[in-house]
Amino acid sequence: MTARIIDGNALARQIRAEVAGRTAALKARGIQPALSIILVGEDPASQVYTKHKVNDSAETGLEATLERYPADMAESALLERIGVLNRDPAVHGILVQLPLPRHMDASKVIEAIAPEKDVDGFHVASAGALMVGRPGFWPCTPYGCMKMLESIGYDLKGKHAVVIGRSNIVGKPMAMMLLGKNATVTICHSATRDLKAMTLQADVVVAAVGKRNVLTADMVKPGAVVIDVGMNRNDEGKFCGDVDFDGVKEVAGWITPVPGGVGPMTRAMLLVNTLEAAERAAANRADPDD
Ligand SMILES: Nc1nc(=O)c2c([nH]1)NC[C@@H]1CN(c3ccc(C(=O)N[C@@H](CCC(=O)O)C(=O)O)cc3)C=[N+]21
Repeated sequence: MTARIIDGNALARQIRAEVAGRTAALKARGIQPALSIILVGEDPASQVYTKHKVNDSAETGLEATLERYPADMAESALLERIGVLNRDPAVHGILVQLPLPRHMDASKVIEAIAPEKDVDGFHVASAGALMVGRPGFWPCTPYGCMKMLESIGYDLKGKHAVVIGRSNIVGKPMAMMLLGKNATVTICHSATRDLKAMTLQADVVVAAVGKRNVLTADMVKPGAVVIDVGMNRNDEGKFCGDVDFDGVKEVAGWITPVPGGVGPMTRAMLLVNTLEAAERAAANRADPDD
């Protein structure tokens, strides 16, 4: 038996269509949802990614503005610019593309973003809100993974979910979201003694390390759901994930591909968060008699 594929491109397309509908409804009330993307420096991958985000936004009727600054921009100037965007009521979401140049403190920059505009969900206030189950913004990558599980009708209650990787932007928030759906969650990382013993028990595995072949067929319980967050290049320069897809697909029940899996979902959830930011701003400003 080979695993069924969770098609991230198809699901992302569906989500973008929903975003387009809700955006049209906001526009009909005179509100144009708007996202400001800040790119500092010339990193080629970042230039491609930010261009994608602008195009995705345009497709769904969101207004995305890309602001580009030189790599030697002073951190104080960036903080000042974020302050201006924070105070601008026409801007609903602010995204500072990472990585930032080395002379900048990324945490300090991200924490300068108003939490109600933190559509990346990277602010400590957003992390705290997720942890205690309060409204906020969920980081787009783990949020997209949850949507993929939802799309196959998967009930996480009582299931064992193993997350490989403990980053602040994927592993840790992923574990919190799975816990929120009543899964039993194990977080594995570089100091985990017997990774295979952990993953063999898992009903759901999320691989988010950033290294090829972290998960191979011998490590997967038959029928498990495998979500691949990795973004790597193989020896031929081809885009690949953390999971040995060809091997694991023969054991797993469901699997996400790379490319065409979590990546497009990450971008789709950014649109959802931006729209949500605009809807919340509209609700807060609405006349009580409205
Ligand atoms: N503030 C900030 N927020 C981010 O969300 C952020 C960031 N900085 N810095 C860089 C990473 C990377 N990232 C990707 C998202 C989607 C794809 C994606 O859609 N990948 C396609 C392939 C795209 C291609 O072919 O190049 C796929 O997996 O099918 C890739 C990369 C967001 N990031």
